[in-house]
Amino acid sequence: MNGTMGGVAAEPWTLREVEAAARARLDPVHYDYFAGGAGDEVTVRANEAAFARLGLLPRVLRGAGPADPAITLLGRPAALPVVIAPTAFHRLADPEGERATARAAAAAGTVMIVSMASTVAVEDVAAAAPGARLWFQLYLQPDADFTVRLARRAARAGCEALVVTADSPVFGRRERDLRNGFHDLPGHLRCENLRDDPGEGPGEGTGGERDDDRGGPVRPIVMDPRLSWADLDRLRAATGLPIVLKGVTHPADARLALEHGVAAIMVSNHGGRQLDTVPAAIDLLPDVAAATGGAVPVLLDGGVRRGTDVLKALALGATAVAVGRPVLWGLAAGGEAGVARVLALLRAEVEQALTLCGCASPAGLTPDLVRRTC
Ligand SMILES: Cc1cc2nc3c(=O)[nH]c(=O)nc-3n(C[C@H](O)[C@H](O)[C@H](O)COP(=O)(O)O)c2cc1C
Ligand SMILES: O=C(O)C(=O)c1ccccc1
Repeated sequence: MNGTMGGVAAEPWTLREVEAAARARLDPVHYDYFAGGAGDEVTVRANEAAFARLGLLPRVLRGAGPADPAITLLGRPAALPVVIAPTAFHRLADPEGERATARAAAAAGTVMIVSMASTVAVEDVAAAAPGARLWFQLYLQPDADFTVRLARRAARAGCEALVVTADSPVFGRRERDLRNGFHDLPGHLRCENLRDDPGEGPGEGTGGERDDDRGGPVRPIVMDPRLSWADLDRLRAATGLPIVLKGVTHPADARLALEHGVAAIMVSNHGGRQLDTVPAAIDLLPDVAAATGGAVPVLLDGGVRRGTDVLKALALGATAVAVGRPVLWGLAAGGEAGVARVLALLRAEVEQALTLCGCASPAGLTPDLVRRTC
């Protein structure tokens, strides 16, 4: 992303500017799919607005020295406390799709959570970005054997953890998509992880457009309201990978998650795309953090757009945050370089805010540094 993006603006200096550049380049139907949420989008707006209602109280003269935002996540280092949330369909934003996202994540030293609904097969994402830390997100499928096969496929591809999304017993009602008639991927794109019998090796096309077809029929992603903790237990027993439970909002579910052996919890309302009027993720975090009592790392996503948002979440008990839409905006605005720009802006903002708060590292962030302002 050098100089101009889509001839619209010079190098963006905020995530908001990256979104504007992305919007100028995207098909409006795809922009709406990425930006939109369920119902009246109360939760979409609340996620960002709630961060704005919280203030940071800097401590002074602590002699903390320069800040390093690095953290440890599931036993391994990450260069910053911001990971990439799983989002579907990256090839709607850029022809390289999830490959580009993974390369930017690897270069920034952070984790990418690859969506089950990625438009590049998880093996090809891993191959495109050697050294990337990848976790794999999935929805438990009613065909439990398929779920296990998919989890093993992700493990073989090098994914370190399974992120099980629990907030989707049914697909959210996204009225922008209904109005736009957006139901399916365009003909040249597929959910490449949903093939029952993927061919061996990366599927490189011969024509101008890269063809990711690995062969085999593509299954639909099924969201099933009959799934329960017992299904999570079965997946955990069948795979050696740590399980991150995504979509926890109620503290009682955080306690149950611990009883069911999860390795981490993600506080998330799915970016406001599932149940509308769920409170803002940052407002749900303190009770979930209290319920887990530090037994496992707690991650948070929803509305993180500034380094100061990251600090607020960490101060209130998160080990790391995840960003969803900002990564899609970076991808649409400038491919790999656009995602790199988003991560670099967040990194610089986190470093600056840590230093201004008198903290040398995320470990110095405590709840007393956050004050509700209205
Ligand atoms: C376009 C789009 C697609 C998404 N796809 C998935 C997905 O496949 N799996 C999943 O668990 N969450 C998915 N999410 C939710 C994100 O992981 C995340 O919870 C949310 O985007 C965080 O909010 P933010 O966009 O405000 O950062 C998606 C979100 C968006 C915007
Ligand atoms: O759009 C989403 O939020 C999402 O989670 C999803 C799930 C399955 C397929 C595509 C997207």
